[in-house]
Amino acid sequence: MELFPGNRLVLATRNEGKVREMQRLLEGRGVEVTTAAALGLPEVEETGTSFEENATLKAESAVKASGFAVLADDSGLSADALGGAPGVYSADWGGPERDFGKAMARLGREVKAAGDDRGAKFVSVLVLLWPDGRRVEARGEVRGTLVFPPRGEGGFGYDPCFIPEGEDRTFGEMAAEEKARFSHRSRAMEALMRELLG
Ligand SMILES: O=c1[nH]c(=O)c2ncn([C@@H]3O[C@H](COP(=O)(O)OP(=O)(O)OP(=O)(O)O)[C@@H](O)[C@H]3O)c2[nH]1
Ligand SMILES: [Mg+2]
Repeated sequence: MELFPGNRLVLATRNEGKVREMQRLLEGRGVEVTTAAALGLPEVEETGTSFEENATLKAESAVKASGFAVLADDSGLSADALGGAPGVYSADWGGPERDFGKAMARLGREVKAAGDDRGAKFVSVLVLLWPDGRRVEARGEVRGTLVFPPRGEGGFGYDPCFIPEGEDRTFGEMAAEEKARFSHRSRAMEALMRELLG
């Protein structure tokens, strides 16, 4: 039995870093993966106040526009010192030009000004939505420590300032397959597969 109509799955994201990671995590599952950008789907206004709400908005828009099954991710970095900020606003801190060097500098300043607690977590919420309305959702988290200045050129977004628990290198200093061993997105994907396949 086909899991998805036409055996096709649309990744409802405009973030190339997420696309690479999601493609890796779906490899070998016999699914033909395509992206919102490749299909020219409209951009989505992320007006929700939770990862779950925003992932759902992105998934619903892409299902409506494409007619295929869709996988959406909403994610972000939550700093303990900032009561969970930037959280759902993680992308916005990069500004319209998505400058995460600037976003990490702001994060460093604000965390230090708020008492310098370096605890943080990355969160990813995945929503899988079918054209018939069937829906599966999963969340993955990884706790870690913030480092300033950022270290490493790998990954994307805030990766160079985050060391996952039990490690001494940032996500930015890791190869893609190493990051995938700990990452919030991998954990969310594992939970999603458990939900999906039982
Ligand atoms: O260092 C990071 N490693 C990660 O693994 C990661 N996952 C998310 N993020 C940050 O959080 C924002 C999410 O915002 P977001 O979910 O709205 O995504 P986005 O706007 O980039 O793309 P889209 O999926 O909405 O099209 C992103 O822009 C990134 O800055 C990450 N940073
Ligand atoms: Mg976004």
